[in-house]
Amino acid sequence: MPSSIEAHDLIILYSTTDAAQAESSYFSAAAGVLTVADKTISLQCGDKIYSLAGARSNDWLAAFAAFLDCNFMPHDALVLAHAWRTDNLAANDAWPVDYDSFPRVVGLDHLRSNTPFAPCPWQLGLYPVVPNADWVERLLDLGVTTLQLRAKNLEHAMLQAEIKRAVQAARQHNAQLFINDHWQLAIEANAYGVHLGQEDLCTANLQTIANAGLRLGLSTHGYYEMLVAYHFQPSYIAIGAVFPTTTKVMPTTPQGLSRLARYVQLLKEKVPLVAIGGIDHAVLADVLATGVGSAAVVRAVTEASDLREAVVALQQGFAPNAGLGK
Ligand SMILES: Cc1ncc(COP(=O)(O)OP(=O)(O)O)c(N)n1
Ligand SMILES: Cc1nc(C(=O)O)sc1CCOP(=O)(O)O
Ligand SMILES: [Mg+2]
Repeated sequence: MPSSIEAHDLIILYSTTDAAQAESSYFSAAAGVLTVADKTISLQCGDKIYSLAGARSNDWLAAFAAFLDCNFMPHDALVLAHAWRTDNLAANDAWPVDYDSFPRVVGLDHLRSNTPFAPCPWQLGLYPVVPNADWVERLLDLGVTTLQLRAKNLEHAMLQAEIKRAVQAARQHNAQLFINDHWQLAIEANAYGVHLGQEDLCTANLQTIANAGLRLGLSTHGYYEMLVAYHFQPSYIAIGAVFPTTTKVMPTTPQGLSRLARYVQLLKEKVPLVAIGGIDHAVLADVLATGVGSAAVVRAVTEASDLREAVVALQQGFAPNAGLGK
């Protein structure tokens, strides 16, 4: 056992017996405590515990150090280390992208819905995320077919009315409207779908959402969250923030395009994917070049000086050849 612990230390305990004997001060003083057992590895960082199960290579610990060195958060570096196979070194690109080599997140089964979520299209295209029903109506009039109502800080009756109005408008335009956060109101209004964050997964009733026939979109911000999200078999998975954003305070640093491309390689055959965060017309082609089927945008529409022009340009970004030869 170490004699002194620094805030950046990661402590590794082999076997749960070591863990039981470890002083509780380890868990508060160190950046993280990794408990390695035969079939599982748990990482405790502050009050969060990340538990993974599955096969791993003998050199997983060296891989863990290497992925930490690439600036992944410890729980994401641990997922990659778990997925690392020594044989990868023989490949052109050694990066783990084979889903079958990735570990399973332990302890999620009781939250999962037994009924599958209704599917949504693989390519959702342009996906504006907007704060109220007025914005929803404005964008529907411009021909947007996938959008999200992300209304924050409204009291219950107002929120209920906004959701109802937005859902009715979307239905009249045959468009796909997701409601952020408020899954009960979304069910009540019979919305096309619901978008939830990772922290909502413990409180939302996924079975009720699936039984009601609503689609489910889930946010992710790295490998661990992607494994969690995919476990629930949602209708799509959103990956963010690709670039810096001022729309909300993000707890994680931006992913960037190379990480996005690798996330897409991992999941693109499995579930529709949406990129979000700092996306505008200037970067849209680079984002789509990763193979992601959809880009969600806030400021690129809500802060556009000419909304119609901005929407047309973004739509064109998804179908650059549409209309040629007409
Ligand atoms: C398409 C899409 N992706 C991610 C988010 C973020 O959702 P969430 O994590 O629930 O955070 P808030 O939007 O509630 O701040 C999203 N809304 N849409
Ligand atoms: C609402 C939201 N969720 C994100 C995530 O990464 O989960 S990023 C984001 C804001 C995106 O806004 P803009 O397009 O203005 O950068
Ligand atoms: Mg939310």
